[in-house]
Amino acid sequence: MASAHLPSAASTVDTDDCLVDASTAPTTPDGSLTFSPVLEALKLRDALEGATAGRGTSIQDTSLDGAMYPSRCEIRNVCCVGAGYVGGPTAAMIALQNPHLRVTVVDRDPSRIRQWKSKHLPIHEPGLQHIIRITRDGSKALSFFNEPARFDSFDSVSSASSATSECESQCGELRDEIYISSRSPNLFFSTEVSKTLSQADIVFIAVNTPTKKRGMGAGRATDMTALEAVSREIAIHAKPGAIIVEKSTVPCRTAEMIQNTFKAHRPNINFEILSNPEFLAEGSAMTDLLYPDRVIIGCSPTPSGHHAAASLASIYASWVPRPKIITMNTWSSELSKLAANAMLAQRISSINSISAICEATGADIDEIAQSIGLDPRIGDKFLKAGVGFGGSCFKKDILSLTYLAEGLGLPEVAEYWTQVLNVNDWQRSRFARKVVRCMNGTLVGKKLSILGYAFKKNTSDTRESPALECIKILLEDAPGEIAIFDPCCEPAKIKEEIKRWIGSAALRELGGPIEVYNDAYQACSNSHAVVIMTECDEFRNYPSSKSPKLFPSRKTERPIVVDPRPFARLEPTESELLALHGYLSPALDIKDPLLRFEEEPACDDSCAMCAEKKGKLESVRSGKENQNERLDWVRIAYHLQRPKWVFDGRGVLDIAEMEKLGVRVEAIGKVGWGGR
Ligand SMILES: NC(=O)C1=CN([C@@H]2O[C@H](COP(=O)(O)OP(=O)(O)OC[C@H]3O[C@@H](n4cnc5c(N)ncnc54)[C@H](O)[C@@H]3O)[C@@H](O)[C@H]2O)C=CC1
Ligand SMILES: O=C(O)[C@H]1O[C@H](OP(=O)(O)OP(=O)(O)OC[C@H]2O[C@@H](n3ccc(=O)[nH]c3=O)[C@H](O)[C@@H]2O)[C@H](O)[C@@H](O)[C@@H]1O
Repeated sequence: MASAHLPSAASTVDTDDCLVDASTAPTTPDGSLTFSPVLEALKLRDALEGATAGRGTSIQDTSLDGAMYPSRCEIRNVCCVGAGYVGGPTAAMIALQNPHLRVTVVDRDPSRIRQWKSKHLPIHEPGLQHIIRITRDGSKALSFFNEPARFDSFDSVSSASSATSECESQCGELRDEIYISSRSPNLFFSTEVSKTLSQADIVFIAVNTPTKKRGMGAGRATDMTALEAVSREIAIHAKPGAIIVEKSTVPCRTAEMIQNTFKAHRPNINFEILSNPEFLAEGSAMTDLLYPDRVIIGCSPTPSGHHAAASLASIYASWVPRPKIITMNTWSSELSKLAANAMLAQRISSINSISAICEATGADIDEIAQSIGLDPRIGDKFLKAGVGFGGSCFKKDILSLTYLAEGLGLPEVAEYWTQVLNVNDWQRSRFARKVVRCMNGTLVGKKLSILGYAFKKNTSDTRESPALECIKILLEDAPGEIAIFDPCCEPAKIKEEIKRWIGSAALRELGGPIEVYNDAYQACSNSHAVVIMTECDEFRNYPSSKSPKLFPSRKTERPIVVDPRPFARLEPTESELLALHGYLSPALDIKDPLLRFEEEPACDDSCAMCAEKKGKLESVRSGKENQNERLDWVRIAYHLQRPKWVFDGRGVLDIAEMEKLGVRVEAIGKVGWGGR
């Protein structure tokens, strides 16, 4: 076995990690709409009434007990349908942690599959590239000593080998050496949907489930077009006994719809449908997958349902502690996903509603959040006031919940959750209107700079971006220029979005006011007001936890900084190797400190992404662009028009520091500059 010892800090610095991959466009299907959540909701009510009357399926406690339901070992081939933000990262984590499984991600979108197979992944998630390279490309064997590195000298890592031989020869002391064997690729991407389905022992459905755009329930019900189409395809092609897993977020009782589809196509074969909702958040997807708070598995309360759940649990048990893998009835599992997102969004609307009171009274929203967050019954997460939540899921999942509630004859429930969305919209327009008001009620001839276009930091996803909605409101006042900059989004992608949602005429190249920059200083130069729309660490003007490069955690938002060696066993798990990588990579500023990577797939000379990356690298080298670095607010403030305005929609600025630069700051949940 070839052995690769750890390199020294002086090894080549690969800056690729700092570069942003292009994101994928939203994939809301526009096809026919065949699923009626109203009817399904009514059926659900009937079924539940039936259950209480003793006619329906009884709901049992299905807690998973390894002894009762021993893990099945037959699973070899895994198929994941949908190569998006959920399907790609989830499949990659499953493949990493289960080298014995062959995991294939299929998608009907050939360009997305092409990107997954290339070195330009379609989504930007910290840590994703690393895992894809090991699982998709295979990895080399390596060996290293099971000793923590000294903090004062990163050389100790690379000199382990020579130090050891010296030590071994001088004191005869033997050191523990760890050998990691090479891995063959076990993650594949393909457009051959039916063929892959026919070979799979377990199929994850991770297609998009957006809000319906037309027809019955338009603007509220879940559009089941993609999910229904995939269910049909699986029903036709799946091998007998294959386990079907709903990964997508779906209305409660969807598993029944899938089961009915199977019954129509394969009436004589039993297929188990499991619900296994995903709780990852974008920007921290890999950490969330690596250390999930819980894995929920919903199954039917039958022996074969439990058996299927045990099989799925055994895949997760490769890296998730058993107590975190919880089984329940299918409907609870489906509904718990909608409920979780609704509760999270509700917290944001709650704190945002209080922020308006703060602005009017002189109370400070950050102090309030700190104060109430100390109550363990409330907790301190998800209490950051701002311009409101964006993203592809909170809004559509609450709409889905309200639609479900209404269909069940529960208008008060629907109204309660609708209010969470109303407050969110109100907060955003309240902020945009304040910008206009502070600019004396007129934007004519003025330049406004928007910092942050994605729906949150560390992602290039722009779905339901609060920035877009804010820009629409500002445009009504005919500004001279709206200059946009986002550290994670490609300008071309933002322009596409503007064309799609506002119209091409709004772009500067066609005579409109909107221009997108790849440099924050150019975007802010000569501006009348800077408007911060995402909580990017780059925009902060005070020290906070350093922006994590790899595996930021939902709990601590800090990179893993502790050397996990010595490992308890000389066969570390992939999670332990990830922890070692997470420690070494930022410390040494090397992308592959363990020397595991095989060659990446090559692109041809005409690859536009390579050209773009090369251009970026050159600008980084020439100092024109410093990705992931804090903005120099002194420089920005110097070049602002007077009076110098900054509107902080995400609470990332220390206002007193900004005021020292002669800037007037308006922030969410703080008293305005005139009142300070
Ligand atoms: N984005 C997120 O952070 C999270 C999303 N979810 C849920 O996961 C599901 C997927 O979401 P995303 O990954 O964000 O969506 P996405 O839009 O990024 O990816 C969905 C993929 O499914 C593919 N697809 C659609 N119909 C298909 C078909 N008939 N055959 C093959 N492929 C097909 C699309 O081409 C697309 O690549 C949704 O239900 C969402 O609510 C759950 C947790 C987190
Ligand atoms: O179902 C989903 O799609 C996912 O939705 C959210 O994840 P995500 O939308 O990726 O991102 P969040 O971190 O939840 O942020 C959502 C929005 O709320 C905003 N936010 C978040 C937290 C906060 O305190 N304040 C606040 O305004 C963010 O800026 C962002 O616009 C949930 O956090 C995930 O658990 C869930 O799996």
